[in-house]
Amino acid sequence: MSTTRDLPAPAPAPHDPAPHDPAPHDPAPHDPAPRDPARVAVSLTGVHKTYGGVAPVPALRGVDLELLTGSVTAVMGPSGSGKSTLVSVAAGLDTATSGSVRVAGHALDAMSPDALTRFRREQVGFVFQGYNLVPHLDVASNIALPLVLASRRPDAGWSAHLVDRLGLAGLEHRLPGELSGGQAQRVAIARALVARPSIVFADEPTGALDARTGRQVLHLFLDVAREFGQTLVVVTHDAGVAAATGEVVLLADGRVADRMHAPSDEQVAARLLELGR
Ligand SMILES: Nc1ncnc2c1ncn2[C@@H]1O[C@H](COP(=O)(O)OP(=O)(O)OP(=O)(O)O)[C@@H](O)[C@H]1O
Repeated sequence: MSTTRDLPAPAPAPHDPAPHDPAPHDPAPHDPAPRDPARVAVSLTGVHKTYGGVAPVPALRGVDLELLTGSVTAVMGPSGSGKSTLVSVAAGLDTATSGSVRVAGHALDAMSPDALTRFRREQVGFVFQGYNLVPHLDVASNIALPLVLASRRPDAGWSAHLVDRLGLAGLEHRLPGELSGGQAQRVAIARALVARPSIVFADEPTGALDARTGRQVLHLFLDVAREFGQTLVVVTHDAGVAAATGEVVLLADGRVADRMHAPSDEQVAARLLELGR
């Protein structure tokens, strides 16, 4: 099921129509077939991921997914449906058991471990539920960390803009232990954006925050991503936040069960109920 609703601020980049959406009123003349690879930020083809152990767990069971550059996408689905696994595999933090994963045109499975580490540092940003800030580094140093690790020269103007845009001005010299949860997560967001990665993945980034703060931080995150044309993939359980992304991928049992373009909160919530959230 796909749904369409006018939203006031769609992502600046073109969106990927839902696979079931015939888009009868828009033949997508700018959406050439075959798709222009330069516009595809991440592409998963036939991806399976089975965790080993005494009883193997098939977490992803044939995922095909393409997300365009500049798109802002929510990944939703019932607990255990494979959301975190999908993000880990797409971000190169974990490897697929089979299938192909391409990020910014690069096949992750073809890379050596060292090349993959370098690629992640340069092209991929992460925001996790637990912030993952380095406790003995102040806010400014935490934000600059991806540039330091990639031996890149800090861009003071860009860093200052991020600090300002994320409401962190005045906090630059505080340690993570001196921040509120919402402040800490905004630092983590600035850190994920500072190297201008090809794509940013966020796995339940506000799961550790109270509902109100979490929504504020996530809406700020989405606004900033759109402003910068940043491709963003965010795992969330919040139908309201998902609806604000404009593009929702729904997983069930390790497969893409649906994609919704610009749905309302109610449509997302109803579809999640159907999938057995
Ligand atoms: N390291 C692991 N070893 C074995 N099984 C795992 C591992 N990580 C995840 N799984 C299993 O893989 C499946 C998908 O897990 P995943 O964490 O991707 O789901 P999820 O949709 O993110 O869940 P939630 O919403 O509860 O966080 C689940 O059955 C889970 O138990």
